[in-house]
Amino acid sequence: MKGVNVGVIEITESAHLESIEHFIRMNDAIFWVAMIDKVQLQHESVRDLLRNYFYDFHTSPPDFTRLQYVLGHALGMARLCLAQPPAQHLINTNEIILGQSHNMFELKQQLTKLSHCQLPVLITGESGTGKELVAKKLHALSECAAGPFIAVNCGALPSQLVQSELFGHEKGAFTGAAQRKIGKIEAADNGSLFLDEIGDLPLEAQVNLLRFLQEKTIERVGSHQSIHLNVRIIAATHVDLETAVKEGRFREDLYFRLNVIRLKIPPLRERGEDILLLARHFLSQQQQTQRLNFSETAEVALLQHSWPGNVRELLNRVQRATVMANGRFIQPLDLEIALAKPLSMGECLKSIREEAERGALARALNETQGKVSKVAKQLNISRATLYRLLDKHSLL
Ligand SMILES: Nc1ncnc2c1ncn2[C@@H]1O[C@H](COP(=O)(O)OP(=O)(O)OP(=O)(O)O)[C@@H](O)[C@H]1O
Repeated sequence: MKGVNVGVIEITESAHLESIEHFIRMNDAIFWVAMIDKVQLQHESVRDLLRNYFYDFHTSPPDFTRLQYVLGHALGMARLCLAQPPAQHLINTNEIILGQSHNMFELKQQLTKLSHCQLPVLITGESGTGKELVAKKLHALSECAAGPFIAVNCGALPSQLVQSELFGHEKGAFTGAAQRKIGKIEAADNGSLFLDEIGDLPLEAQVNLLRFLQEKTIERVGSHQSIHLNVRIIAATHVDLETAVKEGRFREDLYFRLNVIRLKIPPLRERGEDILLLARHFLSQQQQTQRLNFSETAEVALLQHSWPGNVRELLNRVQRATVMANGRFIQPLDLEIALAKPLSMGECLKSIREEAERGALARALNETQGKVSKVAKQLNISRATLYRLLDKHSLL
């Protein structure tokens, strides 16, 4: 099998342990077996290195029959690990939206309903919650999936160039316009235009965007020729557009045009155990073999953290932890998250899960005025499971 590797490293008395550790980290797709003198095993640092980085060890002088067995087993394990389905990032994770929480389940159901739909969509949600990911998914599900997906961050457009960036310009339209330029809207013809941070679009450009939404035509800056375009608009905002409308910073007519279908992306802290699902996914993306895992304490810390930066923050912390971790298990410190309160290990993750389960049940009961069939539907569980859970948490 291509890529399956097993190797032997001899750890001599004069070996520089940090260099070995570094070397193995650089070659973590290989299953390493150590060849070592028995005396060396007295050193805690050597034992630590073996525990954390080696599949097995063999004491010298070599017994070749035994060594052959050990290497055979290592090869078997390496094959087993590499026979796993390819890591998600090798497939193309761009449009994979992970999440099994009730909130995400609802969002995915809405997305399915929007397949083949060309209507404008307004995506709301805090920064880093996955708005662009959802926009890409909408594009992939739409009739214009074969066309381009063009993303524009309205907040990052230089104010003098907004019109030209969106609508394009003709040669000589203004000082510095040495060439004709196609704008983002035209570039998205027969595809989707994702207008991120739409609340930051200057009022003048809002007027022109509204005209485009009404008439489906644009005029490049410096030209009076109308160009007919077929572009699906997906806008996103992390600010409250209703307030912006009330304060006169956003045109009401444009707001209604964009807000035909609205999708709300829940913040990570409201997604329960999706946090662990995403964290494990990001961790597996970072390594060729499953060398690292989260310790129990790290998982508790992940669940307790309030995630102001949402999924992007989670991704960054996991990326950092894969570099900082010592040994096989990522600790809260590697994620730069402090445990809110020390918990008794073994029980802690379980109790956090129980607490989350009880909270979800209580919330759903409250929202549905105790209607069992509605609660079961909302939580996507059968009535039998619901009764069992209500009994378990003494909520009957
Ligand atoms: N449900 C999810 N499953 C897998 N990856 C996700 C999910 N949600 C977000 N991500 C990842 O988190 C990162 C941030 O997502 P994205 O850029 O879509 O957020 P955003 O809300 O558009 O951010 P901003 O508000 O800063 O524009 C991306 O790398 C994205 O792939």
